[in-house]
Parts: sequence; C-alpha cells; structure tokens
Amino acid sequence: MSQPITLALFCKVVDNYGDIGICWRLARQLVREHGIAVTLWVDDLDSFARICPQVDPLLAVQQVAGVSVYHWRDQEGTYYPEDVADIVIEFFAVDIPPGYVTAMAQRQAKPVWLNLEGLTAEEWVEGCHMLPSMHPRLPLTKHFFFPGFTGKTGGLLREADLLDERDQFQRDPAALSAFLGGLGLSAAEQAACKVSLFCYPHAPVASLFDAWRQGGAPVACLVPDGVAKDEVRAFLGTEPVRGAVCTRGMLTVRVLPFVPQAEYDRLLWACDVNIVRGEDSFVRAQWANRPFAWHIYPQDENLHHKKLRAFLLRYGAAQLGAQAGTQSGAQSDNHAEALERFTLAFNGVEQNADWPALWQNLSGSLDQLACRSANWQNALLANGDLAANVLAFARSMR
Ligand SMILES: Cc1cn([C@H]2C[C@H](O)[C@@H](COP(=O)(O)OP(=O)(O)O[C@H]3O[C@@H](C)[C@H](O)[C@@H](O)[C@H]3O)O2)c(=O)[nH]c1=O
Repeated sequence: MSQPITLALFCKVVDNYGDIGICWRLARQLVREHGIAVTLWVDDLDSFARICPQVDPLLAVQQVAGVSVYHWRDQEGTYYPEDVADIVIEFFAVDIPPGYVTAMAQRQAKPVWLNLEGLTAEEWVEGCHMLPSMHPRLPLTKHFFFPGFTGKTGGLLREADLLDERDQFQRDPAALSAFLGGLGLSAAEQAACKVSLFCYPHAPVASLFDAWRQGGAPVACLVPDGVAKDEVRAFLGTEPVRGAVCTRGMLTVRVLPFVPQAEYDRLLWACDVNIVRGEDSFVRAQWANRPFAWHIYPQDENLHHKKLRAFLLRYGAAQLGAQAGTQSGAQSDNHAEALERFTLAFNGVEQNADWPALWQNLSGSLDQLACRSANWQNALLANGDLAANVLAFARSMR
C-alpha cells in the first residue's frame, strides 16, 4: 500500500476563533475526504478547545478526528528532512520554525509550500492567487493561495456532504425543533423570527435591540456566550451567562453556549437570519440557505469598508443577475437593497441609521432573500472547494 500524502498546517491564533476555525475545518476535511495525513501545528489550544471540546489544552501532541495536533510553543527546534510533510501550509503568512524551513530545503523532493491567505472579494486576488515567491536563500518556492468567490481563486471551504446534511435538517421540522429545544428555546421563541448574532464588540447592537423590542413582530435573538456582552448584559439586567434569557417588548434575547463547529452550522441552518463575522462564520452563513448580514473584521483606515463593498457588489450582482428578465426584477432590487443597507449600517458605513426602518425592510425581504441564496450558492459551487483545490494545485506542482 502506498504511503498517504502528508501535509503540515501551521496556524497562529492572532485573535478570536477564525484562524483556528479555518485551519481545523480544512485539516479535518483533508483527512476525512482525501485520506491525507495531516499535522496541525497550533499555538493556542485554549481557543481551539472552545470550538472543538475534544482538544485537551494540556497536551503537547494529540490525535483529534484523525488529525495530529501539535501544540506549537516556540519557533525553534531541530528538524530533519524526514520530518517535513509533502505539502506545507502556512496560514496567514505565519513564520514557520526556521529549522523546519531548513529541513524543507534539505528534503530531496521539495515540499509544496503554500501561504493560505485571507478571504476577500476584491478583484486583485485573482492576479495574486497561485503566484510564486522564491525563498531569498534556499532552493524553495512558496505559492500564495487565496480563497475566494470566483473560478480564478481557490474557492471556499465546503465539506462534500454539507449541503445534503443541511437540506435534510432544514426539511425536518422535528429535527429543527429538537435542536432549538436542546438549546433551551421555548415554543414562543421557536415561532419567532430567529436571529443568530455573532459580531464584534463595536457593533450597534443596542440600537438593533431597541428596534426589535419596539418592532411589529416577535424576534428571538440568539447570542453565543461572550458576544456583545455589554449590550446583552444591559438588556438582560443580569450577567450574560449561558442560558440567560429575557423578553422585553417584542424581543427575547437568549445567551447560548459557544457550541462546536458542527453545531454552529445547525444554528445557522435553524435561524431565519444570521449575523456573522470574520471569515469562517461568514462562509458558513453562505452555505446556510438563509439571509445573512456580515460584520466584517475591522482594519486600520477603514480598509474593511472597501472589502465589504466588494463583497456586497459581487453578492448583489449574482443574485440580481439570476433574477434578470423575470417579472419580479424590480422587487428583487428592493430585497437586495434592504440587505445591503442593513449590512452597511451594521458595519458603521452608513451613519445615523434608522434601525426600525432598516429592520422592517429587511424582515419584509427575508423570504425572498432566502429563496435567492441558491443562486449565490450555485455560483460558488462552480468554483469547487478550497480543500480539493489546494490538493489539485499541490499535485500539479509535483
Ligand atoms: C459562535 C460560534 C462560532 N464558532 C466558530 C465558527 C468559526 O470557525 C469560528 C469563528 O471564526 P470567524 O467567523 O472567522 O470570526 P472570528 O472573529 O472569531 O475570527 C477571525 O476573523 C478573521 C477575519 C481574523 O483574521 C481572525 O484573526 C479572527 O479574528 O468560531 C463555533 O464553532 N461555535 C460557536 O458557537
């Protein structure tokens, strides 16, 4: 039997959960669907354990879901060519231990070396995807690999069975109700417009809560433990611990535990609209068949506003393109606009937002937006998935 392909993935947790969230998802998929022997080097096991409870933060080395997980504690150490994997991925341009890089150069068959970059809808990524970069001293070439929304990028992470699993779940009212009940939702909360809220601390959550509280229909806002803490505490009037819940006016706010990744997908599938952030939850929301608003990771000089607009442009165009020539074309514009305006305001691009009006418009468009999410998904499906695209590129290099 031939040896499996080996792959080492180096991840540093800069902040939050996206870095390890993306690396963990990719590592698992490479093992499960492609039979690759993956070693995941990660510097922060506490963050990792939050999205994957099987991880023991005290272990230097452990096997989780078929992935060898190494606690990456320092950059130094001696490595030998036989320690080096066939494919080496640095996530977000992290510095791989210098000794490991030296061993890469000493390996007879040089490894395929990729820098897996962050997701953006901006056009320039198409020109940079798969660009080579020669090592200044060693006989090694690294290639940039960009996830993205077009066929000229690496695509998005998507497990092979994801959409089938989602469809099955969304078509099964008993499964939906059991899932939401398991999170503690009452029948009234389950019947309300359910919104999952995963955002950064600067989001205008207090204004949105006000609009929901005074709105025309019940809203159940489900907030993972630790998110929008100040606003949730103010609304509840108590500490925002898991299971805490309070109803005021039309709004119920419920604090959920931070759940493992697979369960987080179910939460997105079960809600009527999702507010997501960063990169990984943003991508998962795109596979959820539900309208979503993206709270983008903030950058200096409002660079993220440009990224946000680039995405909204692409997303809106894909949806409207699919609607072109239909009688509902003009109406569709209104739905897309409702989502776009809500998203821009949520990200502070539009100041002095009229939240009751923004929510009223968006909530009136949810059904149409949900129907149209398939158009966007079909466009994404044509790009393949990131894990398979990484492997296809690596094979083309060998
Ligand atoms: C709310 C929730 C999230 N998750 C997971 C889903 C994702 O894998 C992960 C969250 O990651 P993200 O959505 O990317 O958001 P994020 O904000 O947590 O992470 C990142 O955003 C990037 C843009 C930055 O570069 C990173 O440095 C990082 O900040 O947590 C759970 O598993 N359970 C939960 O209950």
